Amino acid sequence: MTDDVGKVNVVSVQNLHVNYGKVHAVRGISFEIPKGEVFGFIGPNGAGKSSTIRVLATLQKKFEGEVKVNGIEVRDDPDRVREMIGFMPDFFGVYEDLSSREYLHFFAAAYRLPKDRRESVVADVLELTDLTHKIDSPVDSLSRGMKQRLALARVLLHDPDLLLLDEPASGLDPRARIEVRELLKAMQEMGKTVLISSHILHELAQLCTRIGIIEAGLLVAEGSLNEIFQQLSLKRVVHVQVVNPSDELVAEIERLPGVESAERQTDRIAIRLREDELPIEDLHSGIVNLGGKIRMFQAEAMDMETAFMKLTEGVTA
Ligand SMILES: Nc1ncnc2c1ncn2[C@@H]1O[C@H](COP(=O)(O)OP(=O)(O)OP(=O)(O)O)[C@@H](O)[C@H]1O
Repeated sequence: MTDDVGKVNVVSVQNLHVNYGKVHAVRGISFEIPKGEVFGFIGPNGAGKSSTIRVLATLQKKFEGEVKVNGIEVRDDPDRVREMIGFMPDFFGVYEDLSSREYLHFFAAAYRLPKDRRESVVADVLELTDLTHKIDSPVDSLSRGMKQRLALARVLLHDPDLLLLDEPASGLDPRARIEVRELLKAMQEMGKTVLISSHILHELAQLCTRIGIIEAGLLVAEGSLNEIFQQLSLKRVVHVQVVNPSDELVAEIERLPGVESAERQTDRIAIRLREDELPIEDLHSGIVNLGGKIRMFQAEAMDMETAFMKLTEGVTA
């Protein structure tokens, strides 16, 4: 139940398959989420994200493989698993005429929270999601971003260890997305473990500690963002300024294994690097070993959209 650095795995999925008749929606995926991590589950529409999340949420009864939450088999004890998870589906539903207060009280009762605690728990989760001022507003009058926050407030009512959030940021405007991002940061600080899905990579990139990319029911890459870029052998451009650069030095840098090109520009050398062959830090020491006195060394940000395009074109699948 623990990973190699001794952290407890809150989620463990081994060789999961989900079939709907002839549709083989999930085709044998495995991953683990250690406690306190925010795991981004990314893939295009129809890739199998919701199916996987529904299994973890104990809602999908027919599946093959081993799926555990806090070490408990979802199949064996769905009731106990349900107590440990907060599931936010990718649709909100319609709650005509209910106010935020009534909506949360309804779910607090469904979670069987003791009656005398409900008032204060509802107040807490509304404060956490910054909706205290909307306590008496009808749910249907809230903006989309507020509805998402209310849905998050709902899944926090019973203080679960694991949050399963299916596309919480889809359809939100940029400001509302930032709010969701801030909220998730707060969840992480509270020690929650989070699985969050999206079909947009950059929506999750800054937020997640680990990422799994799913396509056509298969996990095509998994790890930290850096590890994924290495797995994809994407090229990274590193800008370097050295004192008195000579053509000879530039040519020698270009000959380093893992360097695809080194181009002299007005005030710098732009180096295209295959990171899986030559990690950035080794490029640095490589240049020092060649006698270069480095004044500035800056790697360009990861080109995430390229990564996602590459994956969803099926190149690595
Ligand atoms: N109840 C169902 N019956 C039949 N096929 C289904 C059912 N639910 C999902 N599927 C199919 O299984 C595949 C995976 O769907 P799933 O919803 O898991 O993907 P997803 O990655 O969550 O996509 P989205 O972002 O569109 O929700 C799709 O081809 C979908 O049409």
